[in-house]
Amino acid sequence: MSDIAYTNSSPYDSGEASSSPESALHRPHVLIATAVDAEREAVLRGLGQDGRFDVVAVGVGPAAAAAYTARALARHRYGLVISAGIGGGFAGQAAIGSLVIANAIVAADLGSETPDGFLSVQELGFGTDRIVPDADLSQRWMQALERGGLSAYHGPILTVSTTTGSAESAAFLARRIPGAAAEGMEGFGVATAAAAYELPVLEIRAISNAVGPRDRGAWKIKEALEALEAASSHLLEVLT
Ligand SMILES: O=C(O)c1cccc(C(=O)CC[C@H]2O[C@@H](n3cnc4c(=O)[nH]cnc43)[C@H](O)[C@@H]2O)c1
Repeated sequence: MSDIAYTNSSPYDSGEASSSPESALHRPHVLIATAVDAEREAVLRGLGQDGRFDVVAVGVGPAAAAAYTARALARHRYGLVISAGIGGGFAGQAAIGSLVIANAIVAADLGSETPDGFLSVQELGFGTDRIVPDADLSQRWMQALERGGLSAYHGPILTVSTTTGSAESAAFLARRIPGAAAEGMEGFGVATAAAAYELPVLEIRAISNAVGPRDRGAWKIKEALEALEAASSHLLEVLT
């Protein structure tokens, strides 16, 4: 993980972070959190020169993502937070090279295994296992991607601490979370930090591999990063 790196200086540099839930359109500074630098660079290539976006590599996994997103949110005022990166696609939902925009950001492995099966943190009574992204902005991004001829799906994106590595685990997740479209490792952490600041959140995954038996050599990272770059180039249409 790189340290936080900004594309520009924020007009709110000298201000304190705010927790007031203003509209992203009235206060359009946007924080985009990727896991690693290669994803950050793809997003920056897509955005071009636009001073409204800060793009930060926050590390791999939900804990690092939550901590470093919260650190960025404490330093500047933002109107919108986006979790962006490559991810796994569920069979029959999202093909390699396509894009998924979340309609739910789900902490898929946060809970307890029991002799009778998995209980989510929600079922255990300890909080929520899902955060709902901003529906209007998600829809506008979907429409912009479709106008741009990109293959995009709107569905639940799962956050896991351990990447799914077998057909059985993939099938179990797909059964437990109907419509599960993609899997990543940061979305719920980024979204939890955004929620702490009462900010709207979005998540996008560019599909590099199928969720299932691990075959790292087969990951199409270049194609996924190109799709992430293309998706990022349509963000300006979403905010205006
Ligand atoms: O090796 C590279 O060049 C490279 C470039 C960009 C990204 C990577 C990563 O390994 C990113 C790790 C990141 O990817 C997400 N991810 C991707 N596939 C899955 C999956 O099947 N299940 C869960 N997460 C996945 C995840 O968010 C990782 O943080 C390498």
